[in-house]
Amino acid sequence: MWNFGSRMGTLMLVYTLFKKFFPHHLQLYLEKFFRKSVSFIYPYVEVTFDEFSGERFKRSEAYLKIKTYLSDKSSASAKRLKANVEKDCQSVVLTMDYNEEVRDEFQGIKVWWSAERTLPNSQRISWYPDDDEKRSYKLTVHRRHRELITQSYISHVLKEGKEIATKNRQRKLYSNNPSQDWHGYRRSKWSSVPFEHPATFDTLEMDANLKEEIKNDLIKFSAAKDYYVRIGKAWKRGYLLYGPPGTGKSSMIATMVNLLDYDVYDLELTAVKENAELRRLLLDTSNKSVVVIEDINCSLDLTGQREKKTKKDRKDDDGLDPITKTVKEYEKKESKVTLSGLLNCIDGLWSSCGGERIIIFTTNHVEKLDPALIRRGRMDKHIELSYCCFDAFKVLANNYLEIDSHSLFDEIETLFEGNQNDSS
Ligand SMILES: Nc1ncnc2c1ncn2[C@@H]1O[C@H](COP(=O)(O)OP(=O)(O)OP(=O)(O)O)[C@@H](O)[C@H]1O
Ligand SMILES: [Mg+2]
Repeated sequence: MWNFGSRMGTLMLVYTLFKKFFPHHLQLYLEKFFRKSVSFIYPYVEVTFDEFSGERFKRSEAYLKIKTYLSDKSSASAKRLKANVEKDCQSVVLTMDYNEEVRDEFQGIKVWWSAERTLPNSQRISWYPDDDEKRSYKLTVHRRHRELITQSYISHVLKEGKEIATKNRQRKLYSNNPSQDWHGYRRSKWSSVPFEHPATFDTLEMDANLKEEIKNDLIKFSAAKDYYVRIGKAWKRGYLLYGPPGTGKSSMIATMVNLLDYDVYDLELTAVKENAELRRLLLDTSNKSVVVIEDINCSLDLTGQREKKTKKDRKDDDGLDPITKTVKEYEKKESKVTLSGLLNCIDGLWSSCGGERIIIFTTNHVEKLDPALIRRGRMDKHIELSYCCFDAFKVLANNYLEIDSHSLFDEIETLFEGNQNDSS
């Protein structure tokens, strides 16, 4: 026993000396040699799927699909599991814990999956240690099956993962967090709640032809992947909903979302500090989603006034001492998202990352918007929602009060007619 301990101690000492005194290139050479010898004896191939791709810009879709696939497999075989309660506490999703291994079989071949995490080497103390770790799934398989695994098994896992995710999916409503919170737990840029708005095209009252047109447009869009590929355009569609307050713009969004069964991202532009942040937020949205910017004319000064205002402010601040100036500047830290930044995110090169997205703007004052923002092609469909007519009123009365007729209906009809004559 003592003999073993002393040998280990000597080995550690040799290793430390080796690290300290051997030239770096010699170390690299020896490490390479070591790895080669191990791979000669070790007959397995390992494939790693990282959680984040592209400098942490975007969470990898493959990682999420593998996670879903494995949660299905691991609930039966893994011993240490993590539980996630979903769908209004109705279902529990189990995922394998770190360093836990799950075995799977594909066409008679055995493969092993493990969930891994790597903590950074740095010595700094982090408030959010979970944010710094890198997560991944590792697939291990005998090297004689390498071809079959890379060609068929991985696509099988991704396909199954997608199907399971679609089956268990609960639609969500996301809202953007201010950027100072992005460094918090898992750097989430969006917070979400289950989306359960009951609006449908049956409960929304509007011109029947227009309703049908919008419905068909949405259905056509969601099935038009090949069309968008063929014409070389990003799979996106823009809607502009405009009209006086309370005329059903938000209800229309909920109706569209319910029809398509997409997630909703309610983007509060005033909380976005600059164009780069906006880009990162939009990159962090999932496919099959609707990005909504409500009251776009109030969210941002997109009419070119910003520059003038800033110049005036700068003039006012010139006479102040440096400390007051810094405090004032910090307090004033308003959104610097520009019109061109917004346009670039909607249909610039960045917009082609991901697909099947709908962007909806709403406004009460369409005339105040910059024409570049709402030109056809960018906002493909402009829909005006206006005050209702008597027929629409009857449908609403039926929806809300469940009545087909009432003694006051005649009087109300006269009032509606009078109102229409006044406005024409
Ligand atoms: N066309 C409509 N059909 C059915 N309900 C409607 C319609 N228009 C408005 N409503 C009802 O009126 C209320 C206000 O509608 P909503 O919030 O959608 O209006 P809005 O246009 O988004 O208003 P704002 O411009 O103030 O945001 C909702 O409760 C909605 O159900
Ligand atoms: Mg609204």
